[in-house]
Amino acid sequence: MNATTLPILDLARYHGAERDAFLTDLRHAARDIGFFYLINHGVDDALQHAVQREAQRFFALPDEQKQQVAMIHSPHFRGYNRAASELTRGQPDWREQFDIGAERPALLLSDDDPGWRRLQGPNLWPQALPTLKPALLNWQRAMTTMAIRLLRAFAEALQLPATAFDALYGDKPNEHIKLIRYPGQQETQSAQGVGAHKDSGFLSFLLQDQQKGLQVEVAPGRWIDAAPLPGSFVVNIGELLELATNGYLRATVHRVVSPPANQQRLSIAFFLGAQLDAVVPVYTLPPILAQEAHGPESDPHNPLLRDVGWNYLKGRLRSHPDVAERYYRDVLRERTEQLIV
Ligand SMILES: O=C(O)CCC(=O)C(=O)O
Ligand SMILES: [Fe+2]
Repeated sequence: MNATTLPILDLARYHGAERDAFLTDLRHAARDIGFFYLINHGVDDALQHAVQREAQRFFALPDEQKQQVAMIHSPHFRGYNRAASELTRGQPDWREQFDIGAERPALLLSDDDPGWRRLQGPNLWPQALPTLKPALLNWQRAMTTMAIRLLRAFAEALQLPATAFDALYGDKPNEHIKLIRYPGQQETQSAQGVGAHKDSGFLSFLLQDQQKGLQVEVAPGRWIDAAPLPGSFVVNIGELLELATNGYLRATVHRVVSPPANQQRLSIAFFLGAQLDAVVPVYTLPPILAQEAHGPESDPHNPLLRDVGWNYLKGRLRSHPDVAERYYRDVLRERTEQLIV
């Protein structure tokens, strides 16, 4: 891949005379880089700005108020983490973040329920900022609708029925939002905003501010900037689509470099995942595509699990060892080999 910038895809073309050309472009972008800018996505500008404003206000709260919604209070991995508390491949990420999931009640569980059922539950909301909850839940709805539209376009681009992936999310898609603030390098002990990683779900969407920092590995050891493009989302493919397409689509590695001293970067991520009780099959692609699918990449340090709940829980346990230790000690004891390598 010789690209120096990410391709730009226009979602409006999916619904008009250019539909077929759009699907071809989508397939190429997805296959070649696995990362692109999405424009004309239909998510309301005012709603985007409202969410960015709320995120800024959240991070500006005094630490004491952010600690009231700290993730350590949530067995569902929701809430606030200060910078350097999340690890990627064992190294601290210099970003503070607030995680929100689908707003659903916790399940009543018995001892033999699988551990991933503990992931469902309510979010934590800061009392000091009551406008945060409605803005984020509105955005979550809008994002889910748009993301499912794009996922259907992906199915069509692979010459599958548009609804091919619907059964994987059913009426309970995993709707994970992360508000993220990367402080400037005067406050960090390394330039790792977030270390090199793949995302685990179907599709990820990033709403960036004006500060660059996101980088994409387009070939082994070759990184390009995904500089902010106003009005766009940066979209990338997660491991679920890699598994489902037997590696025809790839989850691409990316990272964030911390901003220079005295700058900061705010980004808002939306991850669309499958419902937790789904198992990811390998979809039968038409022969012309199947011959280019060489199986999902296997990383001995991060085995991909077809059971969505276990795969998602694995990621959460690794990223947040303090929450794992508090609420999942039994799971860790029983399944160390599968979940923590
Ligand atoms: O903040 C960003 O631009 C990227 C964040 C990211 O890759 C992640 O949280 O998975
Ligand atoms: Fe990511």
